[in-house]
Amino acid sequence: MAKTFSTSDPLSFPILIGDIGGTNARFSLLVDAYAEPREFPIVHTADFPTVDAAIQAGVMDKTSLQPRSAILAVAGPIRGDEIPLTNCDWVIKPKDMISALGLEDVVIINDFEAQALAIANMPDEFREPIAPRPDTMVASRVVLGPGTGLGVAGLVHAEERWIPVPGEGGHIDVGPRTERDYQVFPHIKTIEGRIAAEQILCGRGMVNLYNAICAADGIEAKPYEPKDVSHAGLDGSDPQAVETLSLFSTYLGRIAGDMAMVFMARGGVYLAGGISQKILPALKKPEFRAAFEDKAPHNALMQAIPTYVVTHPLAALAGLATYARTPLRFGLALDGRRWRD
Ligand SMILES: Nc1ncnc2c1ncn2[C@@H]1O[C@H](COP(=O)(O)OP(=O)(O)OP(=O)(O)O)[C@@H](O)[C@H]1O
Repeated sequence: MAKTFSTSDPLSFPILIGDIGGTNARFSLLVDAYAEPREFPIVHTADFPTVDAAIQAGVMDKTSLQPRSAILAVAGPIRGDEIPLTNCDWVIKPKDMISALGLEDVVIINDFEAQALAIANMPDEFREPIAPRPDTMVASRVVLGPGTGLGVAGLVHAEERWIPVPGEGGHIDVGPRTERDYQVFPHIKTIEGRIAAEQILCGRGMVNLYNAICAADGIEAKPYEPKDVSHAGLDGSDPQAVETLSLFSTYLGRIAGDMAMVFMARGGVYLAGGISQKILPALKKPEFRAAFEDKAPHNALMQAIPTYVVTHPLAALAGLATYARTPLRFGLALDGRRWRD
């Protein structure tokens, strides 16, 4: 099993940084605490049998620098010495990685924890405000990311440190509220009888929502992929797709508001994931923010909370780099998630 180490025991440079998703893996190398990370081309996970092979070909063969440690963010639960990935055949085995790649130290964290690390310090150029609000408060934050699934994490600010709180917030129940919701919700595909947020607020969920709207209107749904729904919704060519983006924005706003209340996220709510950037014009319409603020008796509290879409192309890597450079700014529990030679 992985031994217990604390955050106060920093990783040694050079540090290999990786964000490993179901489809793509992105890597960079941090030479020291001051240099900008050196980025490497995106690797398609399907092109390599193992993560070690991908790192060897995608990073090690392209540099003469030998990393001493690695911090990787992965989609999936981190338990034990073998970490299977969601939506990908790779199984990460940190002990094997240490011997195969000549590393001394490997840390594995959750992908949304990395997104949470990223929003601790997101420059204006990498975040697009939705309904701008003054951003003067150093306070807890939340990140939600509709992509292949719906990732959610809090970033609690306590004792002058940032503490990422990953969880399964994408699986909370959602229910109908307006008259239109009551028409559409009976047609939304359930999971074991439940409408979890991820049944609506992700790529597959966007298609579920579109299909439900078509069923409610008594028309045949087109065989859309998620991107087809958002394209037809944004260009206005399909009325049901237009409504899909409107309701998607409303439901995302409701859940973002709920998460902001849970974490008392006066420091802001950030929308990450592949979809938020792609539907930015829809999120800037009134629905998202109206639903976000519509939280009686706390409307005034909600109105003051800034909301952003993260536009950084490699936000998780940026978050990992920030942590690797300045670990003492963060309270990241590494028990069972750090392995050493
Ligand atoms: N223009 C679009 N509109 C809506 N959904 C889209 C669009 N383009 C891609 N998607 C959907 O977004 C999801 C992929 O999301 P994302 O890019 O965040 O991937 P991911 O979960 O981070 O995985 P990975 O890290 O492996 O790329 C898929 O369900 C895809 O169908």
